[in-house]
Amino acid sequence: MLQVQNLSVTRGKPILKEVSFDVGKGEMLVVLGPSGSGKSTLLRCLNRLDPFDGGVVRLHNEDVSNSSVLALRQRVGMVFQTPALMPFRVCDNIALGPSLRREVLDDARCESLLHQVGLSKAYRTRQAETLSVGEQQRVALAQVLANTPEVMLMDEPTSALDPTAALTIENLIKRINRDLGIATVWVTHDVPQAMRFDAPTMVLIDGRIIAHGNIQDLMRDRQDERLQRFFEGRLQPGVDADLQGEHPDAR
Ligand SMILES: Nc1ncnc2c1ncn2[C@@H]1O[C@H](COP(=O)(O)OP(=O)(O)OP(=O)(O)O)[C@@H](O)[C@H]1O
Repeated sequence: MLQVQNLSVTRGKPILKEVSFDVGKGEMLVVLGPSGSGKSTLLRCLNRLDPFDGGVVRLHNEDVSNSSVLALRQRVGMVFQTPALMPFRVCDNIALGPSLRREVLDDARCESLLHQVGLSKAYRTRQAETLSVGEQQRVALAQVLANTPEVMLMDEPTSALDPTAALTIENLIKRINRDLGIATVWVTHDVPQAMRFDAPTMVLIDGRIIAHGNIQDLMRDRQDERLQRFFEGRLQPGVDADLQGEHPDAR
């Protein structure tokens, strides 16, 4: 469904280097990497929030560069590290996407979306700014689901939440991914979280995929020194790339 081939991004220096992967319908891919490794940039390229310099992103074999940004963002939704809701009622926030297509989101559909993200219908008329961050993140997810997306991009959506709220969102995403068959790319720097997903995992370090597979297998792989240092919390991004002669500035 989502195919990424040789995606490269340069912002004065290389940020992403020939990143390639596929995510099928209903599949989940975890992108794991340290801070600054290019995870957010990667996600932002997938729905054209950021431009890329090389490579191609295809959705159902169509080059996303050829589709309108509005249509693409309906099909490829994104949830960010911190929810960015408007100071409106919850229902008005959830209705924003459909309203861009001149569609009306009725109360029943809004309540059904709230139910999908584990919020009661009483939340429909709450002011978004009065919600907890965890509740706001659920509303942000309902906002994405209101567009009936084919792909969900999750950019560390639990990083602003306490451990209990984070686990709740993780479980919610697992259920939505499974029940609605929405292809999901979940970005994280958190190894235990990646392990909890038990999904195919791609490790991104200094803009390059250095490993892709089952996380338990990757953790057992003693061949790649940078991978081991990352799993042991000893990796220094940039510095380690320099040592490998791979740092962008060393090229
Ligand atoms: N517009 C830009 N101009 C210059 N450098 C940029 C730009 N956007 C991102 N970068 C750099 O690209 C690298 C990757 O950034 P990115 O935000 O994608 O990493 P990340 O893995 O998501 O990090 P974090 O987990 O800390 O959010 C960083 O070194 C960042 O400073």
